Amino acid sequence: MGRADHLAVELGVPSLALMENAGAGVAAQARLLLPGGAGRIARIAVLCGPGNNGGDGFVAARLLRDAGLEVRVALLGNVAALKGDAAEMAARWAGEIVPLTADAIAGADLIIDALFGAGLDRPVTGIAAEAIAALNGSGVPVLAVDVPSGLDGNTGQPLGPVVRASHTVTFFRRKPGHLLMPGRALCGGVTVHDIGSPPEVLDRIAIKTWTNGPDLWRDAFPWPRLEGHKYGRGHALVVSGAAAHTGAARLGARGALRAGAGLVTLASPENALIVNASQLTAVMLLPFSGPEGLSGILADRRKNAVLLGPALGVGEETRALVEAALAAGAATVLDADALTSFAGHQAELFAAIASIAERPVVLTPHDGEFQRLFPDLVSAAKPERARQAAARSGAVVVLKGPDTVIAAPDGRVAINDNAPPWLATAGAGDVLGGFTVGLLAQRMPPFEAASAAVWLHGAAAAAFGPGLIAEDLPDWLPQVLRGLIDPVP
Ligand SMILES: NC(=O)C1=CN([C@@H]2O[C@H](COP(=O)(O)OP(=O)(O)OC[C@H]3O[C@@H](n4cnc5c(N)ncnc54)[C@H](O)[C@@H]3O)[C@@H](O)[C@H]2O)[C@H](O)CC1
Ligand SMILES: [K+]
Repeated sequence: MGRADHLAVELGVPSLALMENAGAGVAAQARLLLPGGAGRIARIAVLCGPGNNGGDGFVAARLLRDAGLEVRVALLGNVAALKGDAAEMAARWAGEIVPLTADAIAGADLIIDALFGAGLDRPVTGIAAEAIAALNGSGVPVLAVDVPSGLDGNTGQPLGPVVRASHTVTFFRRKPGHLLMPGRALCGGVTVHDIGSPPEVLDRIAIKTWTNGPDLWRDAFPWPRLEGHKYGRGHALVVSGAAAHTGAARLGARGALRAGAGLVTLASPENALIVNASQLTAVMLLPFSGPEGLSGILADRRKNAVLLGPALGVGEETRALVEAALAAGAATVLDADALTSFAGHQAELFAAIASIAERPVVLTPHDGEFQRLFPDLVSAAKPERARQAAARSGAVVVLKGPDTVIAAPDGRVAINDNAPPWLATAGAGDVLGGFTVGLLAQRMPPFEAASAAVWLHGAAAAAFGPGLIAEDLPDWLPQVLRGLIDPVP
Protein backbone atom coordinates (compact mmCIF):
# COMPACT_ATOMS: atom_id res chain seq x y z
CA MET A 1 0.00 0.00 0.00
CA GLY A 2 2.88 2.30 0.80
CA ARG A 3 4.37 1.43 -2.58
CA ALA A 4 1.01 2.05 -4.23
CA ASP A 5 0.97 5.46 -2.58
CA HIS A 6 4.42 6.32 -3.87
CA LEU A 7 3.50 5.19 -7.39
CA ALA A 8 0.27 7.21 -7.27
CA VAL A 9 2.25 10.32 -6.33
CA GLU A 10 4.79 9.55 -9.09
CA LEU A 11 1.85 9.30 -11.49
CA GLY A 12 0.76 12.77 -10.47
CA VAL A 13 -1.73 12.27 -7.63
CA PRO A 14 -0.54 14.46 -4.74
CA SER A 15 -0.38 12.60 -1.41
CA LEU A 16 -2.51 15.35 0.13
CA ALA A 17 -5.22 14.49 -2.39
CA LEU A 18 -4.97 10.83 -1.40
CA MET A 19 -5.44 11.83 2.24
CA GLU A 20 -8.29 14.20 1.42
CA ASN A 21 -10.05 11.40 -0.47
CA ALA A 22 -9.37 8.96 2.34
CA GLY A 23 -10.90 11.36 4.88
CA ALA A 24 -13.88 11.94 2.62
CA GLY A 25 -14.50 8.20 2.50
CA VAL A 26 -14.40 8.04 6.29
CA ALA A 27 -16.79 11.00 6.62
CA ALA A 28 -19.23 9.47 4.15
CA GLN A 29 -19.25 6.14 6.01
CA ALA A 30 -19.61 7.94 9.35
CA ARG A 31 -22.80 9.58 8.17
CA LEU A 32 -24.19 6.16 7.28
CA LEU A 33 -23.39 4.85 10.75
CA LEU A 34 -24.83 7.75 12.70
CA PRO A 35 -27.79 6.70 14.81
CA GLY A 36 -30.81 8.45 13.28
CA GLY A 37 -33.63 10.24 15.06
CA ALA A 38 -31.54 11.55 17.92
CA GLY A 39 -33.60 14.69 17.57
CA ARG A 40 -30.43 16.65 18.03
CA ILE A 41 -27.18 17.21 16.22
CA ALA A 42 -25.13 14.05 16.42
CA ARG A 43 -21.86 14.21 18.31
CA ILE A 44 -18.77 12.58 16.88
CA ALA A 45 -15.47 12.00 18.65
CA VAL A 46 -12.47 11.66 16.36
CA LEU A 47 -9.40 10.11 17.99
CA CYS A 48 -6.28 11.04 16.02
CA GLY A 49 -2.86 9.43 16.23
CA PRO A 50 0.52 10.99 15.45
CA GLY A 51 0.73 9.85 11.83
CA ASN A 52 -1.24 9.82 8.57
CA ASN A 53 -3.97 7.65 10.04
CA GLY A 54 -4.56 10.65 12.29
CA GLY A 55 -4.30 12.84 9.18
CA ASP A 56 -7.25 10.99 7.65
CA GLY A 57 -9.08 11.61 10.91
CA PHE A 58 -8.50 15.37 10.72
CA VAL A 59 -9.93 15.42 7.18
CA ALA A 60 -13.02 13.48 8.24
CA ALA A 61 -13.47 15.76 11.26
CA ARG A 62 -13.37 18.88 9.10
CA LEU A 63 -15.82 17.51 6.55
CA LEU A 64 -18.27 16.29 9.22
CA ARG A 65 -18.10 19.61 11.08
CA ASP A 66 -18.63 21.49 7.83
CA ALA A 67 -21.66 19.25 7.27
CA GLY A 68 -23.12 20.64 10.46
CA LEU A 69 -22.30 17.85 12.89
CA GLU A 70 -20.81 18.36 16.36
CA VAL A 71 -17.22 17.09 16.19
CA ARG A 72 -14.61 16.77 18.95
CA VAL A 73 -11.01 16.02 17.95
CA ALA A 74 -8.65 14.40 20.44
CA LEU A 75 -4.96 13.94 19.58
CA LEU A 76 -2.33 11.55 20.90
CA GLY A 77 0.79 13.72 21.34
CA ASN A 78 1.42 17.30 20.38
CA VAL A 79 0.11 19.11 17.32
CA ALA A 80 3.62 20.46 16.82
CA ALA A 81 4.94 16.92 16.49
CA LEU A 82 2.68 16.22 13.53
CA LYS A 83 4.52 16.00 10.23
CA GLY A 84 3.82 16.36 6.52
CA ASP A 85 0.28 15.77 5.27
CA ALA A 86 -1.06 15.07 8.76
CA ALA A 87 0.24 18.43 10.00
CA GLU A 88 -1.35 20.16 7.00
CA MET A 89 -4.72 18.50 7.61
CA ALA A 90 -4.59 19.41 11.31
CA ALA A 91 -4.07 23.02 10.21
CA ARG A 92 -7.03 22.82 7.85
CA TRP A 93 -9.19 21.46 10.69
CA ALA A 94 -8.43 24.78 12.36
CA GLY A 95 -10.57 23.83 15.34
CA GLU A 96 -10.10 22.84 18.94
CA ILE A 97 -7.86 19.84 19.53
CA VAL A 98 -7.99 18.27 22.99
CA PRO A 99 -5.36 15.88 24.36
CA LEU A 100 -6.36 12.23 24.01
CA THR A 101 -7.81 10.82 27.21
CA ALA A 102 -10.18 8.00 27.98
CA ASP A 103 -12.87 10.68 28.50
CA ALA A 104 -12.47 12.10 25.01
CA ILE A 105 -15.31 9.85 23.86
CA ALA A 106 -17.79 11.02 26.51
CA GLY A 107 -21.23 11.74 25.10
CA ALA A 108 -20.31 10.71 21.55
CA ASP A 109 -22.87 9.01 19.28
CA LEU A 110 -20.10 7.75 17.03
CA ILE A 111 -16.35 7.34 17.54
CA ILE A 112 -13.86 7.53 14.67
CA ASP A 113 -10.67 5.58 15.35
CA ALA A 114 -7.81 7.32 13.55
CA LEU A 115 -5.10 6.48 16.08
CA PHE A 116 -2.97 3.98 14.14
CA GLY A 117 -3.11 2.33 10.75
CA ALA A 118 -0.42 0.91 8.51
CA GLY A 119 2.29 2.49 10.64
CA LEU A 120 1.56 0.49 13.81
CA ASP A 121 4.89 -1.10 14.75
CA ARG A 122 4.52 -1.99 18.44
CA PRO A 123 1.81 -2.73 21.02
CA VAL A 124 -0.34 0.22 21.99
CA THR A 125 0.36 1.42 25.54
CA GLY A 126 -0.30 4.32 27.87
CA ILE A 127 -3.08 6.81 27.23
CA ALA A 128 -3.80 5.33 23.80
CA ALA A 129 -4.41 1.93 25.41
CA GLU A 130 -6.70 3.53 27.99
CA ALA A 131 -8.64 5.28 25.22
CA ILE A 132 -9.05 1.98 23.39
CA ALA A 133 -10.30 0.27 26.54
CA ALA A 134 -12.80 3.08 27.10
CA LEU A 135 -13.92 2.96 23.49
CA ASN A 136 -14.40 -0.84 23.52
CA GLY A 137 -16.43 -0.61 26.71
CA SER A 138 -18.57 2.32 25.61
CA GLY A 139 -21.18 0.53 23.53
CA VAL A 140 -20.92 3.42 21.06
CA PRO A 141 -20.47 2.49 17.36
CA VAL A 142 -16.86 2.77 16.25
CA LEU A 143 -15.66 3.51 12.72
CA ALA A 144 -12.05 2.45 12.21
CA VAL A 145 -9.84 4.26 9.71
CA ASP A 146 -7.95 1.78 7.52
CA VAL A 147 -7.68 -0.85 10.28
CA PRO A 148 -8.85 -1.01 13.93
CA SER A 149 -5.99 0.61 15.88
CA GLY A 150 -3.77 -1.99 17.48
CA LEU A 151 -4.33 -4.53 14.72
CA ASP A 152 -1.47 -5.60 12.46
CA GLY A 153 -3.01 -5.19 8.99
CA ASN A 154 -0.66 -7.75 7.47
CA THR A 155 -1.30 -10.60 9.87
CA GLY A 156 -4.78 -9.88 11.24
CA GLN A 157 -3.27 -10.28 14.70
CA PRO A 158 -3.55 -7.65 17.46
CA LEU A 159 -0.13 -6.49 18.73
CA GLY A 160 -1.71 -5.65 22.11
CA PRO A 161 -4.80 -3.62 23.03
CA VAL A 162 -6.96 -3.34 19.92
CA VAL A 163 -10.08 -1.49 18.85
CA ARG A 164 -13.22 -3.57 18.28
CA ALA A 165 -14.87 -1.67 15.41
CA SER A 166 -18.42 -1.83 14.13
CA HIS A 167 -17.16 -0.86 10.70
CA THR A 168 -13.86 -0.17 8.95
CA VAL A 169 -13.06 2.01 5.93
CA THR A 170 -9.88 1.07 4.08
CA PHE A 171 -8.37 2.45 0.93
CA PHE A 172 -7.76 1.19 -2.62
CA ARG A 173 -7.60 -2.48 -1.74
CA ARG A 174 -8.23 -4.64 1.38
CA LYS A 175 -5.28 -5.80 3.46
CA PRO A 176 -4.80 -9.41 4.61
CA GLY A 177 -5.72 -8.34 8.14
CA HIS A 178 -9.26 -7.49 6.98
CA LEU A 179 -9.82 -11.14 6.01
CA LEU A 180 -7.66 -13.08 8.46
CA MET A 181 -8.95 -13.88 11.94
CA PRO A 182 -9.23 -12.34 14.42
CA GLY A 183 -8.77 -9.17 12.31
CA ARG A 184 -11.92 -9.85 10.28
CA ALA A 185 -14.01 -10.04 13.46
CA LEU A 186 -12.42 -6.85 14.89
CA CYS A 187 -13.11 -4.85 11.70
CA GLY A 188 -16.88 -5.34 11.60
CA GLY A 189 -18.04 -4.55 8.10
CA VAL A 190 -15.31 -3.41 5.72
CA THR A 191 -15.73 -0.78 3.02
CA VAL A 192 -12.99 -0.24 0.42
CA HIS A 193 -12.89 3.43 -0.58
CA ASP A 194 -11.31 4.57 -3.82
CA ILE A 195 -8.88 7.39 -2.98
CA GLY A 196 -7.84 8.07 -6.54
CA SER A 197 -4.84 5.77 -6.78
CA PRO A 198 -4.55 5.05 -10.54
CA PRO A 199 -5.29 1.32 -11.08
CA GLU A 200 -2.14 1.06 -13.19
CA VAL A 201 -0.05 1.26 -10.03
CA LEU A 202 -1.01 -2.39 -9.64
CA ASP A 203 0.94 -3.24 -12.78
CA ARG A 204 4.07 -2.17 -10.97
CA ILE A 205 3.45 -4.07 -7.76
CA ALA A 206 4.07 -7.82 -7.60
CA ILE A 207 0.70 -8.87 -6.18
CA LYS A 208 0.95 -12.33 -4.63
CA THR A 209 -2.07 -12.39 -2.34
CA TRP A 210 -5.71 -12.31 -3.36
CA THR A 211 -9.14 -12.57 -1.85
CA ASN A 212 -10.47 -16.00 -2.82
CA GLY A 213 -13.43 -15.81 -5.17
CA PRO A 214 -14.70 -16.72 -8.67
CA ASP A 215 -12.68 -13.95 -10.29
CA LEU A 216 -9.54 -15.82 -9.21
CA TRP A 217 -10.38 -19.16 -10.85
CA ARG A 218 -13.49 -18.71 -13.01
CA ASP A 219 -11.52 -18.99 -16.28
CA ALA A 220 -10.02 -22.30 -15.18
CA PHE A 221 -13.34 -23.75 -13.96
CA PRO A 222 -14.14 -27.04 -15.78
CA TRP A 223 -17.66 -26.31 -16.95
CA PRO A 224 -18.99 -29.42 -18.70
CA ARG A 225 -18.93 -29.17 -22.51
CA LEU A 226 -21.82 -30.10 -24.81
CA GLU A 227 -19.72 -32.60 -26.73
CA GLY A 228 -18.24 -33.90 -23.46
CA HIS A 229 -18.34 -37.49 -22.18
CA LYS A 230 -18.18 -38.71 -18.57
CA TYR A 231 -14.68 -40.09 -19.15
CA GLY A 232 -13.68 -36.62 -20.35
CA ARG A 233 -14.64 -35.31 -16.90
CA GLY A 234 -12.12 -37.50 -15.13
CA HIS A 235 -12.35 -40.36 -12.66
CA ALA A 236 -11.71 -39.67 -9.00
CA LEU A 237 -10.78 -42.38 -6.51
CA VAL A 238 -11.46 -41.95 -2.78
CA VAL A 239 -9.87 -44.36 -0.31
CA SER A 240 -12.11 -45.56 2.49
CA GLY A 241 -11.17 -46.35 6.04
CA ALA A 242 -11.96 -49.67 7.70
CA ALA A 243 -15.46 -50.95 8.57
CA ALA A 244 -16.08 -48.58 11.48
CA HIS A 245 -14.58 -45.59 9.68
CA THR A 246 -16.24 -45.33 6.27
CA GLY A 247 -18.43 -42.21 6.47
CA ALA A 248 -15.61 -39.74 5.88
CA ALA A 249 -14.63 -41.27 2.54
CA ARG A 250 -18.24 -41.46 1.38
CA LEU A 251 -18.67 -37.76 2.17
CA GLY A 252 -15.59 -37.09 0.06
CA ALA A 253 -16.83 -39.31 -2.77
CA ARG A 254 -20.22 -37.60 -2.92
CA GLY A 255 -18.47 -34.23 -2.86
CA ALA A 256 -16.25 -35.25 -5.79
CA LEU A 257 -19.25 -36.35 -7.84
CA ARG A 258 -21.20 -33.14 -7.10
CA ALA A 259 -18.12 -31.11 -8.07
CA GLY A 260 -18.40 -32.62 -11.51
CA ALA A 261 -16.03 -35.59 -11.73
CA GLY A 262 -17.36 -37.84 -14.49
CA LEU A 263 -16.84 -40.96 -12.39
CA VAL A 264 -16.06 -41.54 -8.74
CA THR A 265 -14.96 -44.81 -7.23
CA LEU A 266 -14.55 -45.65 -3.57
CA ALA A 267 -11.62 -47.99 -2.86
CA SER A 268 -12.71 -50.05 0.13
CA PRO A 269 -10.93 -52.48 2.44
CA GLU A 270 -12.57 -55.90 2.27
CA ASN A 271 -14.05 -55.58 5.78
CA ALA A 272 -15.88 -52.39 4.80
CA LEU A 273 -17.25 -53.49 1.44
CA ILE A 274 -20.76 -54.31 2.67
CA VAL A 275 -21.00 -51.15 4.76
CA ASN A 276 -19.98 -49.02 1.79
CA ALA A 277 -21.97 -50.95 -0.81
CA SER A 278 -25.13 -50.50 1.21
CA GLN A 279 -24.77 -46.73 1.10
CA LEU A 280 -23.49 -46.01 -2.38
CA THR A 281 -25.36 -45.50 -5.62
CA ALA A 282 -23.71 -43.35 -8.30
CA VAL A 283 -20.37 -43.76 -6.57
CA MET A 284 -18.77 -47.04 -7.63
CA LEU A 285 -16.95 -49.42 -5.31
CA LEU A 286 -13.73 -51.42 -5.62
CA PRO A 287 -12.19 -53.64 -2.96
CA PHE A 288 -8.49 -53.26 -2.23
CA SER A 289 -5.99 -54.56 0.25
CA GLY A 290 -2.86 -52.67 1.19
CA PRO A 291 -0.58 -50.44 -0.89
CA GLU A 292 -0.20 -53.04 -3.65
CA GLY A 293 -3.97 -53.24 -3.98
CA LEU A 294 -4.20 -49.46 -4.24
CA SER A 295 -1.39 -49.38 -6.83
CA GLY A 296 -3.30 -51.99 -8.79
CA ILE A 297 -6.43 -49.84 -8.88
CA LEU A 298 -4.45 -46.72 -9.86
CA ALA A 299 -2.60 -48.61 -12.60
CA ASP A 300 -5.76 -47.79 -14.58
CA ARG A 301 -4.60 -44.29 -15.55
CA ARG A 302 -8.18 -43.23 -16.30
CA LYS A 303 -8.41 -42.86 -12.51
CA ASN A 304 -6.57 -39.56 -12.71
CA ALA A 305 -7.20 -38.15 -9.24
CA VAL A 306 -7.15 -39.69 -5.76
CA LEU A 307 -8.14 -38.51 -2.28
CA LEU A 308 -6.91 -40.25 0.82
CA GLY A 309 -6.61 -39.59 4.54
CA PRO A 310 -10.02 -39.11 6.19
CA ALA A 311 -10.46 -41.87 8.85
CA LEU A 312 -7.66 -43.91 7.32
CA GLY A 313 -5.79 -44.29 10.60
CA VAL A 314 -2.42 -42.83 11.62
CA GLY A 315 0.76 -44.79 11.07
CA GLU A 316 3.02 -46.75 8.76
CA GLU A 317 0.19 -48.44 6.84
CA THR A 318 -1.27 -45.09 5.89
CA ARG A 319 2.20 -43.78 4.90
CA ALA A 320 2.56 -46.78 2.59
CA LEU A 321 -0.86 -46.11 1.02
CA VAL A 322 0.04 -42.46 0.45
CA GLU A 323 3.38 -43.38 -1.15
CA ALA A 324 1.61 -45.92 -3.40
CA ALA A 325 -0.90 -43.26 -4.48
CA LEU A 326 1.83 -40.67 -5.13
CA ALA A 327 3.92 -43.20 -7.09
CA ALA A 328 0.92 -43.88 -9.37
CA GLY A 329 1.09 -40.36 -10.82
CA ALA A 330 -2.55 -39.36 -10.31
CA ALA A 331 -3.43 -35.88 -9.01
CA THR A 332 -3.52 -36.36 -5.25
CA VAL A 333 -5.33 -34.78 -2.30
CA LEU A 334 -3.93 -35.64 1.13
CA ASP A 335 -6.07 -34.85 4.17
CA ALA A 336 -6.36 -35.73 7.87
CA ASP A 337 -4.56 -38.98 8.79
CA ALA A 338 -2.61 -38.96 5.52
CA LEU A 339 -0.95 -35.80 6.86
CA THR A 340 -0.63 -36.69 10.53
CA SER A 341 0.97 -40.00 9.57
CA PHE A 342 4.00 -38.12 8.20
CA ALA A 343 4.77 -36.25 11.42
CA GLY A 344 8.49 -37.03 11.82
CA HIS A 345 8.57 -38.45 8.28
CA GLN A 346 8.17 -35.20 6.35
CA ALA A 347 11.19 -35.81 4.13
CA GLU A 348 9.65 -39.07 2.84
CA LEU A 349 6.42 -37.30 1.97
CA PHE A 350 8.09 -34.36 0.24
CA ALA A 351 10.34 -36.74 -1.73
CA ALA A 352 7.31 -38.76 -2.85
CA ILE A 353 5.56 -35.56 -3.91
CA ALA A 354 8.64 -34.46 -5.86
CA SER A 355 9.06 -37.91 -7.45
CA ILE A 356 6.77 -37.04 -10.38
CA ALA A 357 7.15 -33.55 -11.85
CA GLU A 358 4.06 -31.46 -12.59
CA ARG A 359 1.79 -33.97 -10.84
CA PRO A 360 -0.76 -31.91 -8.86
CA VAL A 361 -0.75 -32.48 -5.09
CA VAL A 362 -2.97 -30.65 -2.59
CA LEU A 363 -2.50 -30.90 1.19
CA THR A 364 -5.51 -29.83 3.29
CA PRO A 365 -4.36 -29.53 6.91
CA HIS A 366 -6.18 -27.85 9.73
CA ASP A 367 -3.93 -25.99 12.18
CA GLY A 368 -3.09 -29.11 14.22
CA GLU A 369 -2.11 -31.19 11.19
CA PHE A 370 -0.13 -28.24 9.83
CA GLN A 371 1.94 -27.97 13.02
CA ARG A 372 2.66 -31.71 12.91
CA LEU A 373 4.04 -31.43 9.36
CA PHE A 374 5.64 -28.00 9.65
CA PRO A 375 6.48 -27.62 13.38
CA ASP A 376 8.94 -24.77 12.71
CA LEU A 377 6.45 -22.65 10.75
CA VAL A 378 4.47 -21.33 13.73
CA SER A 379 5.35 -17.67 14.20
CA ALA A 380 4.72 -16.11 10.82
CA ALA A 381 1.33 -14.83 9.68
CA LYS A 382 -1.03 -17.45 8.29
CA PRO A 383 -0.48 -16.57 4.58
CA GLU A 384 3.28 -16.69 5.08
CA ARG A 385 3.14 -20.02 6.94
CA ALA A 386 1.10 -21.57 4.13
CA ARG A 387 3.36 -20.03 1.48
CA GLN A 388 6.51 -21.48 3.07
CA ALA A 389 4.84 -24.88 3.55
CA ALA A 390 3.84 -24.97 -0.12
CA ALA A 391 7.37 -24.09 -1.23
CA ARG A 392 8.89 -26.73 1.04
CA SER A 393 6.45 -29.55 0.23
CA GLY A 394 6.09 -28.77 -3.48
CA ALA A 395 2.32 -29.05 -3.01
CA VAL A 396 -0.59 -26.63 -2.88
CA VAL A 397 -1.37 -26.16 0.81
CA VAL A 398 -4.90 -25.42 2.05
CA LEU A 399 -4.50 -24.25 5.65
CA LYS A 400 -8.07 -24.56 6.91
CA GLY A 401 -9.99 -22.46 9.41
CA PRO A 402 -12.58 -19.69 9.49
CA ASP A 403 -10.03 -17.83 7.31
CA THR A 404 -8.73 -20.64 5.11
CA VAL A 405 -5.58 -19.78 3.18
CA ILE A 406 -4.61 -21.51 -0.09
CA ALA A 407 -0.94 -21.31 -1.09
CA ALA A 408 0.91 -22.53 -4.19
CA PRO A 409 4.62 -23.51 -4.35
CA ASP A 410 5.20 -20.49 -6.67
CA GLY A 411 4.16 -18.12 -3.86
CA ARG A 412 0.59 -17.29 -4.86
CA VAL A 413 -1.80 -17.09 -1.93
CA ALA A 414 -5.59 -16.75 -1.69
CA ILE A 415 -7.41 -15.88 1.53
CA ASN A 416 -10.99 -17.12 1.88
CA ASP A 417 -13.61 -15.09 3.74
CA ASN A 418 -17.02 -16.59 2.86
CA ALA A 419 -17.18 -19.43 5.41
CA PRO A 420 -20.12 -19.07 7.84
CA PRO A 421 -19.53 -20.18 11.45
CA TRP A 422 -21.87 -23.17 11.09
CA LEU A 423 -19.41 -24.73 8.64
CA ALA A 424 -17.51 -25.85 11.73
CA THR A 425 -19.21 -29.26 11.81
CA ALA A 426 -17.88 -32.83 11.72
CA GLY A 427 -17.20 -34.14 8.24
CA ALA A 428 -17.16 -30.74 6.53
CA GLY A 429 -13.43 -31.15 5.86
CA ASP A 430 -14.05 -34.53 4.24
CA VAL A 431 -16.45 -32.91 1.78
CA LEU A 432 -13.87 -30.20 1.01
CA GLY A 433 -11.38 -32.93 0.12
CA GLY A 434 -14.05 -34.36 -2.20
CA PHE A 435 -14.74 -31.04 -3.92
CA THR A 436 -10.98 -30.63 -4.43
CA VAL A 437 -10.32 -34.11 -5.88
CA GLY A 438 -13.45 -33.76 -8.06
CA LEU A 439 -12.09 -30.56 -9.64
CA LEU A 440 -8.59 -32.06 -10.02
CA ALA A 441 -10.14 -35.04 -11.83
CA GLN A 442 -11.50 -32.53 -14.33
CA ARG A 443 -7.91 -31.35 -14.82
CA MET A 444 -8.33 -27.96 -13.13
CA PRO A 445 -4.87 -26.65 -12.11
CA PRO A 446 -4.24 -27.38 -8.41
CA PHE A 447 -4.12 -23.82 -7.00
CA GLU A 448 -7.31 -22.86 -8.82
CA ALA A 449 -8.98 -26.20 -7.99
CA ALA A 450 -8.18 -25.89 -4.28
CA SER A 451 -9.25 -22.23 -4.19
CA ALA A 452 -12.51 -22.98 -6.01
CA ALA A 453 -13.24 -25.95 -3.74
CA VAL A 454 -12.76 -23.82 -0.61
CA TRP A 455 -14.97 -21.03 -1.94
CA LEU A 456 -17.72 -23.38 -3.16
CA HIS A 457 -17.60 -25.14 0.23
CA GLY A 458 -18.17 -21.84 2.06
CA ALA A 459 -20.83 -20.72 -0.41
CA ALA A 460 -22.76 -24.00 -0.11
CA ALA A 461 -22.73 -23.69 3.68
CA ALA A 462 -23.88 -20.07 3.49
CA ALA A 463 -26.65 -21.04 1.07
CA PHE A 464 -27.87 -23.80 3.40
CA GLY A 465 -27.76 -21.70 6.57
CA PRO A 466 -27.64 -22.66 10.27
CA GLY A 467 -28.29 -26.28 11.17
CA LEU A 468 -25.95 -27.47 8.43
CA ILE A 469 -24.44 -30.96 8.65
CA ALA A 470 -21.70 -32.24 6.38
CA GLU A 471 -24.04 -34.43 4.32
CA ASP A 472 -25.88 -31.27 3.19
CA LEU A 473 -22.83 -29.63 1.59
CA PRO A 474 -22.58 -31.72 -1.62
CA ASP A 475 -26.32 -31.35 -2.23
CA TRP A 476 -26.26 -27.58 -1.94
CA LEU A 477 -23.38 -27.21 -4.38
CA PRO A 478 -25.68 -27.23 -7.49
CA GLN A 479 -27.45 -24.11 -6.26
CA VAL A 480 -24.10 -22.33 -5.89
CA LEU A 481 -22.91 -23.53 -9.30
CA ARG A 482 -26.13 -22.26 -10.89
CA GLY A 483 -25.19 -18.84 -9.52
CA LEU A 484 -21.82 -19.04 -11.21
CA ILE A 485 -22.67 -20.78 -14.42
CA ASP A 486 -21.36 -19.50 -17.72
CA PRO A 487 -23.57 -20.35 -20.71
CA VAL A 488 -22.55 -23.80 -21.96
CA PRO A 489 -20.07 -23.06 -24.82
N1 LIG B 1 -3.11 4.89 0.23
C1 LIG B 1 -3.32 4.86 1.51
O1 LIG B 1 -3.62 3.86 2.05
C2 LIG B 1 -3.21 6.08 2.27
C3 LIG B 1 -3.18 5.92 3.63
N2 LIG B 1 -3.14 6.91 4.42
C4 LIG B 1 -3.24 6.70 5.86
O2 LIG B 1 -1.93 6.64 6.38
C5 LIG B 1 -1.84 5.60 7.34
C6 LIG B 1 -0.42 5.21 7.54
O3 LIG B 1 0.17 6.34 8.08
P1 LIG B 1 1.58 6.29 8.85
O4 LIG B 1 1.92 7.70 9.18
O5 LIG B 1 2.52 5.52 8.03
O6 LIG B 1 1.35 5.48 10.17
P2 LIG B 1 0.22 5.49 11.29
O7 LIG B 1 -0.60 6.75 11.21
O8 LIG B 1 -0.48 4.23 11.25
O9 LIG B 1 1.11 5.46 12.61
C7 LIG B 1 1.59 6.59 13.08
C8 LIG B 1 2.85 6.69 13.84
O10 LIG B 1 2.56 6.05 15.06
C9 LIG B 1 3.79 5.55 15.62
N3 LIG B 1 3.42 4.32 16.28
C10 LIG B 1 3.32 3.10 15.74
N4 LIG B 1 2.89 2.21 16.63
C11 LIG B 1 2.72 2.90 17.79
C12 LIG B 1 2.30 2.55 19.10
N5 LIG B 1 1.94 1.30 19.42
N6 LIG B 1 2.24 3.50 20.06
C13 LIG B 1 2.58 4.77 19.76
N7 LIG B 1 2.99 5.18 18.52
C14 LIG B 1 3.06 4.24 17.57
C15 LIG B 1 4.72 5.33 14.49
O11 LIG B 1 5.94 5.85 14.85
C16 LIG B 1 4.04 6.06 13.31
O12 LIG B 1 4.81 7.08 12.90
C17 LIG B 1 -2.74 4.55 6.77
O13 LIG B 1 -3.13 3.61 7.71
C18 LIG B 1 -3.91 5.38 6.26
O14 LIG B 1 -4.83 5.61 7.25
C19 LIG B 1 -3.09 8.21 3.88
O15 LIG B 1 -3.77 9.07 4.60
C20 LIG B 1 -3.75 8.30 2.51
C21 LIG B 1 -3.22 7.36 1.60
K1 LIG C 1 -7.25 3.09 12.80
